Amino acid sequence: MSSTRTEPIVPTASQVARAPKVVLHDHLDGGLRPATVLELAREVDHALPADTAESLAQWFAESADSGSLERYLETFQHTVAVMQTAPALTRVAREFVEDLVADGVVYAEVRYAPEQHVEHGLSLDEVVAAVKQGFDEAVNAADGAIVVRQLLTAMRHQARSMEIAELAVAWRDRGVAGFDIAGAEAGYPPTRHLDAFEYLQRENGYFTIHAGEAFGLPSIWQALQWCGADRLGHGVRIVDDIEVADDGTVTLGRLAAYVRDRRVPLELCPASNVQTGAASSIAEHPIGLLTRLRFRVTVNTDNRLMSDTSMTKEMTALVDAFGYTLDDLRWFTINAMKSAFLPFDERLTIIDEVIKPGYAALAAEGA
Ligand SMILES: O=c1[nH]cnc2c1ncn2[C@@H]1O[C@H](CO)[C@@H](O)[C@H]1O
Ligand SMILES: [Zn+2]
Repeated sequence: MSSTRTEPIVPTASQVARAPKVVLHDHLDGGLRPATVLELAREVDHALPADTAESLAQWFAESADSGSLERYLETFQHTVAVMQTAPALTRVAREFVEDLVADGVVYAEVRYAPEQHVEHGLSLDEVVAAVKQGFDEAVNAADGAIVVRQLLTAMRHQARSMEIAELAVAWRDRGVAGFDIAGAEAGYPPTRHLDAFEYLQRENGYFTIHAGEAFGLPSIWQALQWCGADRLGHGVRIVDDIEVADDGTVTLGRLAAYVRDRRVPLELCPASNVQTGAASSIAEHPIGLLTRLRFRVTVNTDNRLMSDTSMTKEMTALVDAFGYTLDDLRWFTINAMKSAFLPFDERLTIIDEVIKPGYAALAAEGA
């Protein structure tokens, strides 16, 4: 797509696995190893719906595959319950990054809601510090193979967004790159948290907003035009503002045109969208149309445990469904890196020194 090469290469599964990948939308409490959930649950006497790693993995994937965002989110009670102490948070964070490295991810922004991890008495600062500890351990062990940042999420049905935004600013030079709101979308518009977003803007902070996932255009419009979001978490429903006529003519509504013209990054999460009913299959996922129209598309996992996915699986599924080439995957990856909440020079370094050479090496292998 962005290349001058003449021979398009449809990558093999092994090439997708080895390709450098960037993930901007990946929830910490949605990516635990099933075996770790079991072990941590035993320590705190939390009852789980299954008692082997395999059956638990299956329970998460099946329960999340519900056609509804609300039911998808119910499964998080079992991961959040075992992430209430500093050692547990550190372990989960460390393993999370180890799994990203094994998946070929070179840059990750990992989000979670600190306010959900204070049930056993941790302070918000202690939560962020414990997660940082785990990330640092895994990043150091990986010896430069990955860069990781935290995004602090506020739950949209709660009322702690201002506090969490302040927490994100307080930690911005210590591994926290930005802010987010998540949770059930219907009934909880982003403008409910306008004070937090306006505060972040005054602080020159960055934020993304879960919008246009379970709910349509009004949510995207509010996230961008009232709240000033830098990126859209999902944003997939922007297709509701795009008309494709029978003869193939495409007409963008004013909001869709704005999103494309302003290069607003879309944090698309195909597997998750199929589970929550935002898309009926990967092949029918709007990522095909949005990519064709050159929106600023990025590919993400959302929740590796609940959605039984990884960056390698997401990209492999896209290659299978749309015939995407190595150049297309490189385009998604560079789009994501350009959209990261990292200083410009650091983004460029990863693009020029890691992503481009990584894809060039794969291309040199041939088809
Ligand atoms: O796709 C999603 N849409 C909205 N909220 C989500 C999604 N995935 C996870 N969470 C919510 O974000 C919290 C913090 O990580 C999770 O506990 C879950 O409730
Ligand atoms: Zn999400």
